[in-house]
Amino acid sequence: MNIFVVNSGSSSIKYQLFRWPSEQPVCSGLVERIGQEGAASITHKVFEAQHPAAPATEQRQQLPLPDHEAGLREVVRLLTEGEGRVIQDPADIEVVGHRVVHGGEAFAATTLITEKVKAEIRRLFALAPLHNPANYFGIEVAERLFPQARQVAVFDTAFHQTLPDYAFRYALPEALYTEQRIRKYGFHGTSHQYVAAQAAAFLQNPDARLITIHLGNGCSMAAVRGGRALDTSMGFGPLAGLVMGTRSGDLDPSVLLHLLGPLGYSAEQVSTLLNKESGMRGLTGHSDMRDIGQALAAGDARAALGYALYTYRIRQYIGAYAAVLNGLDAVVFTAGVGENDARVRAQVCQDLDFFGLQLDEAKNQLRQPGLRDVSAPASQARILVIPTNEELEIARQCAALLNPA
Ligand SMILES: Nc1ncnc2c1ncn2[C@@H]1O[C@H](COP(=O)(O)OP(=O)(O)O)[C@@H](O)[C@H]1O
Ligand SMILES: CC(=O)OP(=O)(O)O
Ligand SMILES: [Mg+2]
Repeated sequence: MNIFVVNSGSSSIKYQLFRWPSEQPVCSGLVERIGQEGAASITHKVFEAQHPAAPATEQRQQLPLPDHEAGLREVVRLLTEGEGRVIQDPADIEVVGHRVVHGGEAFAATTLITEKVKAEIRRLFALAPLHNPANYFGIEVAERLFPQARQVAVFDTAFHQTLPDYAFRYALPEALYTEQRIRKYGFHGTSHQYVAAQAAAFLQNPDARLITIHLGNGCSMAAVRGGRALDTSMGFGPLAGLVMGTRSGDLDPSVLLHLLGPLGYSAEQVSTLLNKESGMRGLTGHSDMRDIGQALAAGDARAALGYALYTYRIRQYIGAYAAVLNGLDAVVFTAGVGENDARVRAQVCQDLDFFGLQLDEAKNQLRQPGLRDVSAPASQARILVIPTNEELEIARQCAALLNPA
């Protein structure tokens, strides 16, 4: 079976094609900067069966891509034509797995996409404005490009459905939960689930108490024990918790009232402010951690404050989740920043010996593929760097849905 996984973001599409049941990755790619004139590009990598860890060929091209449909059409062309060709025909793909960020309370598990499921994903646009529309249009385009395939949705929220009520409820009048479903949902669940399973296997402890730290464009943390999420830092939508590329993270609601009242902001302006103009962009002028690292190296004081605030917030949640777990076996860093930014990891882990965490500075600086233990031998809890693979986890969930064991 061929499973094609699509992770549509607000301005990008990540994709991977797997052969099943071998889990062999056939190709993967990234379509970036969709809709930005002159800047859109596609990177397409093809793997060899014998060496699935490193791509045998890599193609990169810049081309005009006005929207997601144009992007996915180009991906289908790369899959079926030219030197990176991996299938004869779009009909060779039997399953398309889609990352869908917000599943609300309706979806606690992976589901086959029907018109009813699509209507629910549309209804949730307002709660995840940067993500659900892109996910939804990705589904519509894939339905047109792969009409024979079964389309499956895997929700970021699903893994967090095990949170106890005292963790997911807000201290608001009950009717806002029972009638309006206002509660914590949590996001990046596919990633937290994947790295938590890898960490538990590495530690040879299925009951490990883990704090998983996903630091990408969006950032979130989860407290996980025995493969179940006990708490997570994002909430009703993907705005709460950690400082992110362009999102504020935790904020006193009085600030919103002040913006909406005396300062005269509209709801839409507040949404744009919190989703697109805040976080590291608001603090430092840059949203990409590589740019902030460069600014810091050049002595930029705003970049230094940005790093301090970003890492301080993570440290606060480590303290909170060590309490939730009543102990700690490992913290796990993952996603673009967590896997690559040694400075962030060092700043997070300094002075956490109270929680049994001690970083090995030299190991932390090494760049190696795969899972890495960067803790000092004396550290009581492990500090792990684990590359996430949301696409593989999505493919596994698709396979489990369609071929239950
Ligand atoms: N070598 C690196 N050093 C520091 N940050 C990096 C590096 N590579 C990628 N990143 C950061 O990772 C982030 C994107 O992570 P990613 O997990 O791809 O996010 P998303 O899936 O939300 O698009 C960006 O802020 C980028 O700057
Ligand atoms: C939910 C979320 O924040 O996703 P991303 O990190 O891909 O923006
Ligand atoms: Mg991501």
